[in-house]
Amino acid sequence: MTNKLTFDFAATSVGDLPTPEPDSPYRPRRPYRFSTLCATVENPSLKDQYGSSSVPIYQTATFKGVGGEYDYTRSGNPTRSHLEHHVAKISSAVHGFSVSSGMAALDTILRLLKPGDAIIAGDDLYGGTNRLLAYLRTHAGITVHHVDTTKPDTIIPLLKTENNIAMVLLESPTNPLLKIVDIATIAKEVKERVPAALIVVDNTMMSPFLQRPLEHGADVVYDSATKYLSGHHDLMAGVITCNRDDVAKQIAFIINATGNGLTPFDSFLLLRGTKTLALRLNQQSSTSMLVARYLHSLGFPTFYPGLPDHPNREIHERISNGYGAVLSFSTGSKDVSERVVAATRLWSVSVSFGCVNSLISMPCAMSHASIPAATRAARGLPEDLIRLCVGIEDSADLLDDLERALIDAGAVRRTATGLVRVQTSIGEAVQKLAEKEAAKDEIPPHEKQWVVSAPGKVILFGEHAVVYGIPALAASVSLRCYAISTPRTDNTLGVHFLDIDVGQPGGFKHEWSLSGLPWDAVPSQSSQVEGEVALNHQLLDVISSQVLADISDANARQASLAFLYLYMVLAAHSGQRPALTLAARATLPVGAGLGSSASFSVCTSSSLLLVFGRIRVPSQSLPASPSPPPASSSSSPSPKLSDALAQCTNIYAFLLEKILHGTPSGVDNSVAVFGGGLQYTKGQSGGLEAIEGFKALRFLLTDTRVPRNTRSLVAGVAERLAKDPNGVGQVLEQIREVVVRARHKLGEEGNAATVLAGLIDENHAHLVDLGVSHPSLEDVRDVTRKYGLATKLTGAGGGGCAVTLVPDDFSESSLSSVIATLKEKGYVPYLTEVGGPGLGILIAQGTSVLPLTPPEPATPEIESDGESGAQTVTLFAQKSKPELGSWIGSLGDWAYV
Ligand SMILES: Nc1ncnc2c1ncn2[C@@H]1O[C@H](COP(=O)(O)OP(=O)(O)OP(=O)(O)O)[C@@H](O)[C@H]1O
Ligand SMILES: C[C@@](O)(CCO)CC(=O)[O-]
Repeated sequence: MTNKLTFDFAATSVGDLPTPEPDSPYRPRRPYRFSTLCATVENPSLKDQYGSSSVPIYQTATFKGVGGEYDYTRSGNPTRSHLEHHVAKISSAVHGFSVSSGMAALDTILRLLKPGDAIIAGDDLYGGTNRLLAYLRTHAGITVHHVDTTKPDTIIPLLKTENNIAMVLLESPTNPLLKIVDIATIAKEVKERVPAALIVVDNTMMSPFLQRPLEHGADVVYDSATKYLSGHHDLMAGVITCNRDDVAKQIAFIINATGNGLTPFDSFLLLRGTKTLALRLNQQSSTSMLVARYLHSLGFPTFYPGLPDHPNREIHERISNGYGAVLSFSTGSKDVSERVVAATRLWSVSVSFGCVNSLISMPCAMSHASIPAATRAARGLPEDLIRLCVGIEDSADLLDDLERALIDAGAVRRTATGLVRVQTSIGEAVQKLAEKEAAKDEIPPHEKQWVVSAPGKVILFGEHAVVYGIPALAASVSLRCYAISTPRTDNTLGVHFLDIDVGQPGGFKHEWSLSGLPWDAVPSQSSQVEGEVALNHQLLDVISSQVLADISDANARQASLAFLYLYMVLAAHSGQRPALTLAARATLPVGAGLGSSASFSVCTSSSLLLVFGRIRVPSQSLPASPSPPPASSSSSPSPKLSDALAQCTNIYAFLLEKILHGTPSGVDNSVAVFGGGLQYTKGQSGGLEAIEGFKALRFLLTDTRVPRNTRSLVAGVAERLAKDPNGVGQVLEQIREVVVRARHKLGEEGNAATVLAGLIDENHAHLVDLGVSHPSLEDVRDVTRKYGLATKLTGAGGGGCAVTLVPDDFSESSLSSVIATLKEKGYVPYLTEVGGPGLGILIAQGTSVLPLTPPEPATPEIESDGESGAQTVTLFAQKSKPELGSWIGSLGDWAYV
């Protein structure tokens, strides 16, 4: 069968197709401009027999005869041919194709690949693109590397290390964050290194009117023509354009073979829509600029390439002719954003964009919902982001409607001097500052010293049951883990775990040469966030057997494994292997049921995410804030870290908890990140709920000092459940009831202590039934019961810690005598405050707190380029436990989640 879909344009120059011959050498005609080309549908090789001024619809499946121009509409149809010729003309292309949707266009293009090929794609992609790429990865043996395509430098290392890059998939501006990708530079760099790789561009956001990537080095361009090309949201279509004859031939083959060519009627509608493309998009773009300026002036972080401070704006201006009609902004709160979207009337709530009517949406809940929440968070897509797709309505009406919605939703309020944005989150302001600082800060994050901290936790109700989906009630405690990561220059990774006793002073220290680590065992998929957050057991085994074989202490081994695993995965993603030492130290007892593993996991993951630039905080001083005492404080006035940063850290901390714990529920790491009091339900979206009631209560924690292991205690319960599903299932349900009643009580005003005490006893009895108590814990219960106090085990049990509720009216003298009795018996009681801050990051180191002369020379094992960095690490190791928290708090300005 002959290919009817490809045109032979050799005889005619595309650009001046409808331009009449110059009538005189002295009055030459210039090629027509874009809107003229758009409005003029001419195809000299397909003249209509009746001279119809509108292209007719050839609504037929077959054509009579043999050897004619057309035989079967799947292979070619005159209405479609007219459309394809027209699209090619306005796209500076030799070949044009039209298919049944934008995704069908991408699918057609991706079929050019073979199993074993790899694609480099962006990390801020349309959800549907992401979904199709994920499908090909699992079903077609295609490797996908998601990188930040706004930085051409992230692509080069992959071109060097991977020998199978067959396609680079770009989109500019990206959707929905409107990030700018330098298509021209990337195309040039890729072509120089891997000439066979195809540069493919999704041009939907711009349309050929505003951007023609074939003019900038792209090989294949596609558009979801459902958007601007058609303009009316009354059809689905995709178009593909290219200049290479070999590629065009394959595309024509695929379209014919799969039968996804556009129907005659839709081809007619699309051709009709295309005629007004320039007119519509001109109007839409100019209103978009007004809307973007309006939102920006109110102080909302607004993403639109037309705004003066939009990153890479000059690149956009080099490769395109306008800024388009999609913009996004964030209110700082998901709730507020939801209210804004619900309150608009002229802006319709709808997915998609590009039609004559204005649309509003929340990408995380709509167009990008198919991207897992974890991936969205890791890619920095704010859950509160609102996307606006501007139509052709009167701009004053659109602004008026938006303003009303912002006021109704509480995002702005009227004052005597005009509208003022209501600050929903100072975290967002800090994040904005961070981004600005990071952009102008010439010290890369891996060359900086990072100091972080995270709290331990007490589970008041629901431990163990929480692993099976039952809610647990937990709160942060004032005991914390602290970590300092210090850059070094000797191609070595070091750890210094000061609390892990391996029989030598100063805890456990170890170093590994970076070049000696088993890099071959890191799968290339780990350069994708999905790959990173799924635990790779093979990599764990290789690290354990090849790198950690000489470490016999189990605690040291597990902690080192967690650290090395995350380091290697993040290094694989970034293509960098920065040398550093991580020092960790806690005021928490390790392995006693107070979430030491989770606070260590949060400290380790946040340190490494900071080093690799995956999370960012302001690097210079922020507005002065009194340093919050990190050892305790429930009302810290310090700046807040953003929700996106917290979520991203929590995802990776959970991964490390899996390494340390086996099958954690996620409650411990969530408390360590978010702090405060929480109700946590595993695996549920929205399974994290803040509880205020905790803060009013006082607790006594008692470390029995009986060593135990969370991993084996959790495994023990799983075994019991497998053996006796009904009996153990019933106990779990009884725990659920206790949790529900306790949650109710914690939410109430007034004296809840008596009811809670009863529930504490009840919950402990159920934990005894699960087999996780210990004689030492029963002994602590006996001591406290004599004083009328209720106690239960907390955490995994089997020894470790007990928690005792101390009512407000409990006398100080009785409390002193309970504490004395417990101490006499060899236990370690801690009176703790609950509900303090979660993850903290030192954002600006002060100098005054560092002594002019360090008491000792810097420890040789912990190297640092900066002198003060080495001093900090030395003092970190030397401070006594009681002074550690306040000393570290005084190092400078801290920001907390
Ligand atoms: N300060 C620390 N430094 C290094 N590693 C630590 C530190 N704290 C905890 N860990 C790691 O966490 C492990 C202890 O985890 P485990 O889950 O048994 O105790 P826990 O978290 O205190 O108890 P629970 O999970 O019941 O609250 C240690 O073996 C060690 O690998
Ligand atoms: C025993 C357990 O419920 C609490 C450990 O602190 C395990 C978990 O939830 O991960």
